[in-house]
Parts: sequence; structure tokens; C-alpha cells
Amino acid sequence: MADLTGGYPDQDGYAGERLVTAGADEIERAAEAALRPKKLDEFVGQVVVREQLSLVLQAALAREATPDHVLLSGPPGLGKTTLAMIIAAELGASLRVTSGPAIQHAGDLAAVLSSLEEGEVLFIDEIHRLARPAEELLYVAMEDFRVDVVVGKGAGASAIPLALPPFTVVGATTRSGLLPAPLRDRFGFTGHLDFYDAPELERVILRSAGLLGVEIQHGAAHEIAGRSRGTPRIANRLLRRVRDWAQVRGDGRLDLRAAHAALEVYEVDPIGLDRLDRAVLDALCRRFAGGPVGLGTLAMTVGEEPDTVETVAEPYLVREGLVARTPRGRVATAAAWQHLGIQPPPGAWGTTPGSLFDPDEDGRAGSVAGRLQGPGPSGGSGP
Ligand SMILES: Nc1ncnc2c1ncn2[C@@H]1O[C@H](COP(=O)(O)OP(=O)(O)OP(=O)(O)O)[C@@H](O)[C@H]1O
Repeated sequence: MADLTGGYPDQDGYAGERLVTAGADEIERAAEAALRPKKLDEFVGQVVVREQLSLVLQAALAREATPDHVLLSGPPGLGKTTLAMIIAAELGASLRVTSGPAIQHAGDLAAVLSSLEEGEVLFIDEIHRLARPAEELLYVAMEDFRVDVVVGKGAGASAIPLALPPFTVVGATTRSGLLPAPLRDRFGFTGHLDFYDAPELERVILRSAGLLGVEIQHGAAHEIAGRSRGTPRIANRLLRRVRDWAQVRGDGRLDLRAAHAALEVYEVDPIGLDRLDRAVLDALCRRFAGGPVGLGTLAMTVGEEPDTVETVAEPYLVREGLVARTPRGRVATAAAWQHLGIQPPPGAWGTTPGSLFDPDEDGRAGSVAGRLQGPGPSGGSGP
């Protein structure tokens, strides 16, 4: 089952078709390249991580040494790759890029490591997806700057230690919980990136518009920011779609009218929900009177696979407090009814005294009371 709380699904498949998915394909990454901040002081938000990282880098530069290895964790699209590039640029070092899934065998990693030059930064994206033997090779390389090259096979095989020049690993992960402790411990600095608030996203949008050579009104930037789900990648994507609309259907100006009209065409609502998110919310409220309803039943109602509903739509709905997961199934919160602009029916979940509860960090019910004690209408697959 997908982890909806600590981790962030890779969101491929269905999610690839969405405007509000936090992931990106190769084509989009190419479009993004022009918008990446190049220096730490151009990087918007993440004040704490930025300051801590700046100290690590400045101290290393002052000592004329390579900095500690850096682990960056957080949901997709918040700037991990960008920060890895900034780290190399700030150090005046070159950057080598690879990823956990690209390294199938320990030998692939040994080849990358043994070709590193002094002071280089090695960026390993999705480091939690490294194969176990590669992970073990990496521990040694990070700690002792050594890689053991295995020569021969079977009983006659021997390991020849190969000394490596000092270098810095920057690892990025959407699921730091999946990293084995020995690997996590090799990173001297870990920065966790959080979702951005609306004023920060507004700054990202204004900066990106400048780089794209388009003028944008503050009202439009504000509107796009509010629909970007706390994620700069989504903010930049929505900005590009508003620019398209302004060019094709408008008068070229990126104003509030263009922002509203474009985002209506692309079905991104004022809080960043798209068609699937709204279908789930709508089914939960209108068809199941707010729940609780099992995941399978809910998915069938919106014509999607349970996995799609669980990994694509639900994380943001839960994060925004529109949907809660209870032992009896999914429920709509008061915020969901409010967002849809409909009055909850009498007795709907969360509207009667004693039926409120605070989901704990795992999305499980903390103190489930009232009607949740009884059998739910669906008796479905639950969370
Ligand atoms: N703090 C920021 N300031 C300005 N732009 C940002 C910031 N963070 C991210 N961006 C922009 O958002 C886009 C996505 O960022 P990036 O590729 O670094 O995310 P990521 O966390 O590495 O995502 P993934 O986990 O999918 O690889 C880039 O175009 C980048 O320029």
C-alpha cells in the first residue's frame, strides 16, 4: 500500500497527465532548466535550510576542503535538484549527476566513483532506490574515500582497494525513511525541504516570469501561487499555461483575467484541486454523505483504480484537511463541504458533537468517537 504520510509517491502513470502533479518528465525538466536559480541567494524560501547550507559551504570554502556530504529530503518539485546544482556552483566545482534507479549494479557505481575528480559534487537523485550492494559500496566511498574493486570471480575473487580523491555526495530523496541508517549517517548535513507558502510561490512566479521575458501582474502571480499546491514546479507549470492563454486567447498580458480564464480551461480550481481531486471530493460528499467510505468503493464511483485515488488524489486532499482517513474509511471534513459550497446533511461525519477526531501523523484516528464507533455504510477496504 502506498505511504500517504511520510513518503511521496513517484506519481507516474495517471499523474503524468496532470497539470498539478509534483513530478516532471524529461521534456518538462528541459523547460525547467532555464528557470533554475543558480546561486543560493536566488533560491526562494526554505530559509532555514538555505542558511544552514550556506554555513556548511562557506566553512568548507574557508578551509579549502570539501564539505560534508549533504542529504536533501522532501516532496518532488521543491528544489532538491536545484539545490544540488547550486551547491556545486557555490563551491566552484563540477557536478556529476546520477540516480538510484540508474545504478543497477555496484559496478556501475564503482565506475562513477572511480572517475570522480577532486572536489567534484556527485548528485544521486532518488538515492533511496539504490540497490543494496551499491549502497554498501557507497558507505565506504563516502566515509573512507575508497572503493574496493573486485577482481575475478567465485573463490578466487579478490578486492583491490582504490583510493578516491575527496568529493561530496549530494543525495536527494522523497522518502528519507526508506534510507538505511548506515547510509543516512554518512551525511554530515541533512536538509528537509517543506512546501512553500503563497508569498514564496508568488516570488518564484515573478522571478520565473522575468526569466521568461513576460510581464505579469501581481494579482495574477497571487492567483497562480494559490493554486500551486505549495510546489514551485507546479507554480512554474501553471505560469506557462497562463502565458499560453494570454498569447492565444488574450491580449498577451498576464493579468488576473488571464490567470482565471487559463486555470479554468485547465480545470485547476482556486485551491489547486484538479478534476480527479474534485471528483473524489464530490463523490465522498454527494454520493456517500461525507463517508466513511472504503477506498475501493470510492475509486469505483469515480471510475479510477484504488491505487490512483490513493496515490494521486488523496495525499493532497488529506494534506489540505479536506479528507481524513479513519479506521472505517475515508471521510469528508467540514472544509470539504465548505469548499464544495454545499450544506452537509444532518448527521454527516464531523458535524455532530463527539464525531470529531484528530487524525494522528499516520493518518489514523486519534480519538474516534460518536458514530464512527458503529459500522460504516460501506464496510469497505479502509485505509
Ligand atoms: N526555491 C526555489 N526558488 C525558485 N525556483 C525553484 C525553487 N525550488 C524549485 N524551483 C523550481 O522548480 C522546478 C523544480 O525544481 P527541482 O527540479 O529542483 O525539484 P526537485 O525537488 O529536485 O524535484 P524531483 O524530486 O522531482 O527531482 C525547477 O524549475 C526549479 O527552478
